Amino acid sequence: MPSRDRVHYFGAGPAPLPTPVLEEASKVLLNYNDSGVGITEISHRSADANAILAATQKALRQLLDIPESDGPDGYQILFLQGGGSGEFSAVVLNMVSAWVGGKLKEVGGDEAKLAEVVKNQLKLDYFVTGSWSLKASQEAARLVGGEHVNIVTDARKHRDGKFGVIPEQSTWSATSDKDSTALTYYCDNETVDGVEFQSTPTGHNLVADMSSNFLSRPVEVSKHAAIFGGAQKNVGTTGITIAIISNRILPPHAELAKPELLRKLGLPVGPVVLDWPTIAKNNSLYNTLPIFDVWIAGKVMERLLQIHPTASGPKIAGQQAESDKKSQLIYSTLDSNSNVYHVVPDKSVRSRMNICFRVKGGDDAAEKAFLKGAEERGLLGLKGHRSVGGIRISNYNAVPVAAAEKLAQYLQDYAKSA
Ligand SMILES: O=C(O)C(=O)[C@H](O)COP(=O)(O)O
Ligand SMILES: N[C@@H](CCC(=O)O)C(=O)O
Repeated sequence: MPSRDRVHYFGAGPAPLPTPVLEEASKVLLNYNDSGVGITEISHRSADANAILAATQKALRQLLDIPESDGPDGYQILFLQGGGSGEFSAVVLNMVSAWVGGKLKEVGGDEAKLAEVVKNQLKLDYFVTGSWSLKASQEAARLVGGEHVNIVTDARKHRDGKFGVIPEQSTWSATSDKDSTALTYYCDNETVDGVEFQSTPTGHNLVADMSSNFLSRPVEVSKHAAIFGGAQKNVGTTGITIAIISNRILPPHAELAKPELLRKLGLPVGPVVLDWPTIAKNNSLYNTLPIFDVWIAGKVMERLLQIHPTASGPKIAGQQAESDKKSQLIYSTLDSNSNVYHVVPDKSVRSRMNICFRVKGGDDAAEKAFLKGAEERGLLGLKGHRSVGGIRISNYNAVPVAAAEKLAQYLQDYAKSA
């Protein structure tokens, strides 16, 4: 059995974590802070757990420059459960509830008028640029009805029925009335299809799924109503989802619709554990929080702050430079062997995190041989997502530059021998 330092793992999520963090984790699992009690055994309401929570929030604020204030321009950092998919639902439940609460005020509390407004105006805008945003849009339609979901763009329609491009802005069809738009949703990086937004799209009440490129580059936080990401790629262990929520959609700055009103309007009332105002009010401790997962995320973030001591601007910029360097090396190796490799997404939207390509036009035997040869060199986790096949190199933060170099060398050697 190979030891950890003999292999390089490129899995898409769960994904590699920095070895020093895991080494420290193995110690705190047995004995946290010299207390004689392991970290998974302590109460999530203890002073130790609260300190872990606060340190992780602080590190994240520093990395992404997240505005901290109780005013409307501030953002809350929440730790949730239910994964990225849980937030597909939470986004709809919370944003619709905030929108309806706002409209109730506008109609002076007249519920009959409000019912008309909901029926005729409520729209949820979705960019469908890959399989995750597709799933999110389907969840929205399941919860509020397809008549309220507007697809701003469906990238498949611009590329022979397959994902791999982000269509030109001139082709987007956002809801024309921004007052009708309860949310505009996009997935910043599509893991399965290897597509990444190159800049923040425009849209009213912007919500982003950053599960798979969280903490890999600076983010224009203040353009968003909400940002979320499952931890299990760049940030930590599976079990928590991090959400950055604007105070503008939380009490006291927003009055969310009450469950009784939503029921009358035929709109869904979500489970309390997905209710952002409840989680925010309780500083993520409404119910038992897996504090070990928060600890891991905190350590990963503190390490990023240490290894990339950026002098000015967002502290995550150093990590962006490293991600760029690794992904450029791999893409340039693929491009210079285009007789063997074919990168799946369009050049204009290539993901720095998930590099999806085919070997010899998707020839099954060639792709199997490629994977076998990689495994023999200790290069693991390279199989594409089961829904699309092919090869996928996931280039998350904990993949060292040396691993990317070793992989690039293998790409070269395989191409020569193929
Ligand atoms: O974006 C991805 O890639 C993901 O794997 C999803 O965020 C995973 O969603 P969950 O499995 O965490 O619900
Ligand atoms: N995020 C992983 C796994 C997701 C899944 O298969 O459910 C991927 O894109 O490969």
